[in-house]
Amino acid sequence: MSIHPLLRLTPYDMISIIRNGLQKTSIPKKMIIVGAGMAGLVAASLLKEAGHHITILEASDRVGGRIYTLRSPFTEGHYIDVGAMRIPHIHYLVLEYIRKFQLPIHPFFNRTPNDLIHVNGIQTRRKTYEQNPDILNYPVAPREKGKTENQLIQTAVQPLVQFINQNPMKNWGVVIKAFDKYSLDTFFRHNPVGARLSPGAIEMINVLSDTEGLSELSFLEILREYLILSNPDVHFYEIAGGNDRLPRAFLPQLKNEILFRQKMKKIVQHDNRVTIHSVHTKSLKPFKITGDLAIITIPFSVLQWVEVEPRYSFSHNKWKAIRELHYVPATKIGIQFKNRFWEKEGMYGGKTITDNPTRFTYYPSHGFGEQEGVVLASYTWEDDALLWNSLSQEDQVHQALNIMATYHGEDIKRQFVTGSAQNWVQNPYSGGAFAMFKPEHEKELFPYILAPEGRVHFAGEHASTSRTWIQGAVESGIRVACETNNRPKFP
Ligand SMILES: Cc1cc2nc3c(=O)[nH]c(=O)nc-3n(C[C@H](O)[C@H](O)[C@H](O)COP(=O)(O)OP(=O)(O)OC[C@H]3O[C@@H](n4cnc5c(N)ncnc54)[C@H](O)[C@@H]3O)c2cc1C
Ligand SMILES: O=C(O)C(=O)Cc1ccccc1
Repeated sequence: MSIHPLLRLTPYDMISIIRNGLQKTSIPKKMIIVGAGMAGLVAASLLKEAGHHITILEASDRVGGRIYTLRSPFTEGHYIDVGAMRIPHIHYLVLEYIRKFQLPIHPFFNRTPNDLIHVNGIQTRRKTYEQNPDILNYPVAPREKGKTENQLIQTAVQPLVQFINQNPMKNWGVVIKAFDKYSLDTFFRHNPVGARLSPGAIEMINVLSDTEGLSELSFLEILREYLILSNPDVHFYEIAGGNDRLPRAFLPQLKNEILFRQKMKKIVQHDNRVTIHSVHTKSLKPFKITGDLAIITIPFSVLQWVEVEPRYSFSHNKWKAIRELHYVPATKIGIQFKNRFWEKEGMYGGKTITDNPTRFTYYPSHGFGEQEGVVLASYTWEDDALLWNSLSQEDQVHQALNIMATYHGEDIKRQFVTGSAQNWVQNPYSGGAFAMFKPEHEKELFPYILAPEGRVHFAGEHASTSRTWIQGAVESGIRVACETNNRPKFP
């Protein structure tokens, strides 16, 4: 559990806030929350319960944002989570809300011994590969032979992980200071604490861990992800019936506070008040609402379209953070099949890893033994995701089907029912999938991402210590609710 020096709330504080709510406010305020994703919903829920008057402006016609369970064009009962699909068992804040709303969960099988690996023209199963990693023919150095991608990662990061685990509260800050300047690639090549990896080993790790597109990003950012996705001790869940049941669970409490299809266009700070100007996305009718405080939870990528008056009411460093924060492109392609041929190959959940453009294919962790099923045919990041933008929706689905047929056989094409592609860089309300830091961003951007500006506060996965995860959105919603609950109305 990485405890960040800027996050003043302990995990125990945040669990208690979810369970018991905030202290009833002595200074009730009118608050405007922009964005009905998990960060906005958590903040609104806590602040309404604490006695404030809340209005949520949401540009789309649904709650959840980047938790997006796609049910169309699939047949009745079938769906795919084209946004958040897996919840690590260590994401205690998300699981606490799932518990609070009594939502049913089951395991999300992120990896199984039967996972297919299809790289360098070689096809094998993970269990075979782990017995003899050299069968994949990566040009690793002699000292790296016989090691899996995870073992190679361990040789590089183990000294660091041990140091952090000795005293997470204190040592994570030390590691940030010392390693913020490294990208994933420069760390692996010039590692000052652990094994320096050969280009062949770096290629093997990147292809098998799906980080080939992320290697110029901050090493620390990817280390956080490795400690989750490449950690055999971490298991995952999904919500039965679709992960959007989590944001929808807030509706009974908040349905009267949410104004849907209201797209924020301008923030105006004036004489101890703040006004949000929006436009209805269907009628194009302008709307505005004034309050004591505003909480902006939309991604900084799309916040760049929003006017701020007066401009200087945001600091230079806030503007820099809004411009420079990187949003990772991601593409997910779902395909429904008439029969679950992958289960006949012994694949229940889990994935196929390939160096073909589909990269990672995930098989459903629900509906085992049923007739039909929806496969996440492709999940890609960065350049690997942008490549799919060069194709039409229909071609993306059929290209992904063709690639799946190279490792499952041509017959699967006869099993095709329908499919859909979600290119998050084309989403007008996210402008990418999630925020990930580049080298030096912990130091140069993070404090300014979090900092309030006048009467405007900020939340969202980008404004958290668990970026790229629902956990980060929830953490930021709790933090901003604490920041604003007893903030004086004036000055
Ligand atoms: C492809 C993908 C895969 C992911 N996989 C996982 C995973 O497996 N597990 C996991 O835990 N997390 C995953 N995540 C991350 C997780 O979904 C996010 O971290 C989290 O949902 C973000 O919540 P948020 O409230 O910060 O932002 P959002 O959910 O983006 O909410 C912001 C809201 O603001 C609205 N909005 C935007 N602009 C405006 C405007 N101008 N005016 C009004 N409203 C506006 C949007 O419509 C949206 O509803 C994934 C995300 C993506 C995209
Ligand atoms: O689980 C996912 O797919 C996420 O979105 C989190 C993430 C993002 C980028 C790298 C690793 C994990």
